[in-house]
Amino acid sequence: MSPVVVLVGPPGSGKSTIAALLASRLGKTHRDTDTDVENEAGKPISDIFVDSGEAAFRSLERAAIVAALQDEGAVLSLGGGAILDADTRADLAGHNVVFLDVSLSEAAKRVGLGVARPLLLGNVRTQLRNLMEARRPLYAEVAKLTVDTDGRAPEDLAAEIVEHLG
Ligand SMILES: Nc1ncnc2c1ncn2[C@@H]1O[C@H](COP(=O)(O)OP(=O)(O)OP(=O)(O)O)[C@@H](O)[C@H]1O
Ligand SMILES: O=C(O)C1=C[C@@H](O)[C@@H](O)[C@H](O)C1
Ligand SMILES: [Mg+2]
Repeated sequence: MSPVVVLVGPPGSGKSTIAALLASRLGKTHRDTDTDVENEAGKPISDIFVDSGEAAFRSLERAAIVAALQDEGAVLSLGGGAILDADTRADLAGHNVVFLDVSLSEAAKRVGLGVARPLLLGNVRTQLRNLMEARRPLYAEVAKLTVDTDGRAPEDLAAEIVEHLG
């Protein structure tokens, strides 16, 4: 009926990393909607953006989220922009959502340079800053718990979230 926990946050906040650790600690499966979209499309997210554009990606992402929110017992990590969709925000209301927060400087260090995150191409730091400023209220709106990840090891963060889940 419902994932055990759903992780949201900006690129580089550690959603995929922490979700994998949580799944292994809790003996659950890890599901990541970015991976689901890539499997459905048969290509990496960067290629979906280049071939079909962001709107096409968002539509695949929305479908992946609707399916994943039915996945009982999974630990679910969402793409960084999942919360831009008002229907997704409404759907998340009944779920155990954790916002992994991170500062601009630490997120920029973690994501580095590369084509895997198409929305950050160009000036990574500027793109990331704009995106984080615009989205912070939306992450906070859907979250039951906010965890600051700066300077903290993934294992330590996973332990705190397990404690919160009781
Ligand atoms: N708490 C942490 N401390 C240091 N490095 C971290 C931490 N969490 C994640 N990382 C590193 O930051 C990078 C990004 O992590 P990850 O891919 O899990 O982020 P994400 O939130 O899933 O990003 P995206 O939205 O792009 O999918 C990885 O190299 C990961 O090893
Ligand atoms: O922040 C975003 O909008 C994105 C983050 C990634 O997880 C991917 O979902 C995609 O690259 C878009
Ligand atoms: Mg991820």
